[in-house]
Amino acid sequence: MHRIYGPIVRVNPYEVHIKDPDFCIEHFSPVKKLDKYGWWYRVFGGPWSTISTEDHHVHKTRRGTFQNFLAPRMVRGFVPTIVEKLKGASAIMDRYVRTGNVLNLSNVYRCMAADVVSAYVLPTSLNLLESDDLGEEFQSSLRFFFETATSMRYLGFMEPIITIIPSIIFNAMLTQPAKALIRLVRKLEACVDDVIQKGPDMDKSGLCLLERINNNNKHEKDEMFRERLLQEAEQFIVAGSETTGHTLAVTTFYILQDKNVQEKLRRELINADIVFDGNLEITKLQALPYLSAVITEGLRFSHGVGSRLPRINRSSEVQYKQWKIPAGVPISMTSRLHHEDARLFPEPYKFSPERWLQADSKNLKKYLSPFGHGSRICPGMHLAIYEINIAIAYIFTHYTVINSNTTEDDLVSKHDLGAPFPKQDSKGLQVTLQARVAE
Ligand code: HEM
Repeated sequence: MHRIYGPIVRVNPYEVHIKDPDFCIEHFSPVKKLDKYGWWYRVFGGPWSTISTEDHHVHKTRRGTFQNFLAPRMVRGFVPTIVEKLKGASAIMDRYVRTGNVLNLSNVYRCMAADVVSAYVLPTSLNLLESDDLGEEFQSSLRFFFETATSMRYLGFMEPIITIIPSIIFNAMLTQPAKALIRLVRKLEACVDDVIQKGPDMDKSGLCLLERINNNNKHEKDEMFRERLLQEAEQFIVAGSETTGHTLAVTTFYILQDKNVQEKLRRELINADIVFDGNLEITKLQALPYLSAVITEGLRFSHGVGSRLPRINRSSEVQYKQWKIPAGVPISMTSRLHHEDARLFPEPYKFSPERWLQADSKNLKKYLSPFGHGSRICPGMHLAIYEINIAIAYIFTHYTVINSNTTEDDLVSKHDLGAPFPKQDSKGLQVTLQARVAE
């Protein structure tokens, strides 16, 4: 639509979409007090979750109950757990090295991401890497969640009808992924009840994120607090697993597509001689220029959230070029359109870590927004970035990874369900593995 109508398009009767990277940086800046657009967001987490909170001020209070816990200094203390989860993934990969069978690496990545985020957020991790089906059930439930949420945005009028369906009929209508989603919610409910039963704890060491919210909550000590904790748990598990798992799969795929990229990365990793144990220094890993460039390019390619992100300025009209947009009108932008803009990123569909090693790449970075913008920017970004760094570095240090007939079509977004999902029958990133012999 932007190609035909220009940088500003009215995408429905209520909302305008702007494709202009510089305007978006300014408009979505952290100092702006913008609300989220309720119609768009309410399907994703329920009104008590931070992600679906519309009002800027309520959002700030809710986010304040966990924001510090996700700061780099706190997440650094969690690196040994990330390494431990990675070692769990590595044990699975070693089995495939021995048998020579084809492995769905996308599944391993998603399980690892879910295990990491759940270990951070819940009193006990989901431990999907230990499941017999390698998280297949969990993944089908997540896709079901995203599909249903996206449909309900347009079919919200059916909600009252659904609630009056007798439970015997309703249960008979449930598909396997729907049942799996219900089982996941039951698990999260049990975690929330544990946290509430334990009560606030003065000894903060070793607390998970839900326990931190329980400790810090001064505002919502009412009967809805359990609901809030549950909705926060749901949003974190959903927001932290598919995004990180998908980014890892996409990044690995493009590394495998280019021998030159693979070789440069491998050389850098061998020379750095990283030891992957509980003492791993994440800053040492992040200081590796080529690894860093590869991951930045992977983030550009994977568009963690593929959809538009609408915000509302309720207090004043917004001037965009010659257009005056009245206060209260949702204005949205889509990071993906900026990431694929050839004026910013020449040859945008070429995976080129080198673009992040140029002299002016600092300036380019401001146009990269896989984690969103402003006061609603992803709070889990440091956890995600650490995990991606550790996993990519580990895998390309320890294994020779061979693509087994995976094509771009198996990974690129075909269904924009909030998170970008590939075609329905995608088999994910299929690889065979060989143990790397030390050089
Ligand atoms: C590569 C991985 C990830 C990507 C690309 C990503 C991307 C994003 C984006 C774009 C948003 C903003 C959505 C909006 O404006 O509506 C967001 C929000 C959020 N993300 Fe992430 N995310 C990632 C990983 C994580 C992880 C690991 C966690 C959990 C620790 C997490 C938790 C959240 C939460 C709770 C929000 C809502 C924040 C709020 O509304 O204040 N994300 N994420």
